[in-house]
Amino acid sequence: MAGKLVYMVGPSGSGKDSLLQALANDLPHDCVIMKRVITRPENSPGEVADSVSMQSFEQIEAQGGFAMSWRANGLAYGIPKDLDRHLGEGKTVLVNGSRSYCTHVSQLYPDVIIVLVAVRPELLRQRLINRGRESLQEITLRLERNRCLEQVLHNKLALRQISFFLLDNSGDLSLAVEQLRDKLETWCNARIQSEKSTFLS
Ligand SMILES: Nc1ncnc2c1ncn2[C@@H]1O[C@H](COP(=O)(O)OP(=O)(O)OP(=O)(O)O)[C@@H](O)[C@H]1O
Ligand SMILES: O=P(O)(O)OC[C@H]1O[C@H](OP(=O)(O)O)[C@H](O)[C@@H]1O
Repeated sequence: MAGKLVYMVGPSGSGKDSLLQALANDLPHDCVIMKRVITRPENSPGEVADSVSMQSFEQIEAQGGFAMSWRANGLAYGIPKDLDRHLGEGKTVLVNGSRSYCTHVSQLYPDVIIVLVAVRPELLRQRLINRGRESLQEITLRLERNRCLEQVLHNKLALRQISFFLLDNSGDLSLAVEQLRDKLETWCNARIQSEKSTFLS
């Protein structure tokens, strides 16, 4: 039984982690959220992740401990191999991902659903400042990275015909959470239906 990978991407500050944290309190049946391994100092505000040194990260990576890993914003990010076990068990698995890694993910997991979290540009900077995790200089670099990646990503997704769902998080967080939850229910049900028809045919 094969599950479904839901790969969440969007500019830094668009709210991927907030959406996942809110969903975690009321997760649809058979859905799992992957905890990331990041070379970010422990106790950084925001996302609960496993903090490791770059040396440990590279060791885990070399030993094949990650289902996927990428570098961005001066950090390294890894998704543990458990991802594949969850998918094998038929779960719908949510991953907080990177736009620069989308094409690679769609090659590794052809059925992936990409959720593209968007937020009005004028809100992004303020949200990053309010979060208070990065310095102003780092925030400027993240916004710059966003400008460069945005168009490239849209073109890549269209060109490779990768299906994606655009989720606007410019308004109240609870509205976007509700939309994402509804979509997850739809994807889970569609998967169960298709499994039933395969079984019956
Ligand atoms: N709908 C919303 N309204 C107001 N503030 C929000 C909303 N969604 C998220 N935020 C706030 O915006 C900031 C950035 O959100 P978050 O850390 O979830 O973004 P992210 O996409 O995970 O960013 P990164 O990729 O850098 O980890 C946080 O301080 C969060 O509390
Ligand atoms: O800009 P792109 O490639 O989409 O994303 C790069 C990475 O940066 C962000 O992480 P964080 O803000 O360091 O937690 C994203 O979650 C992603 O993993």
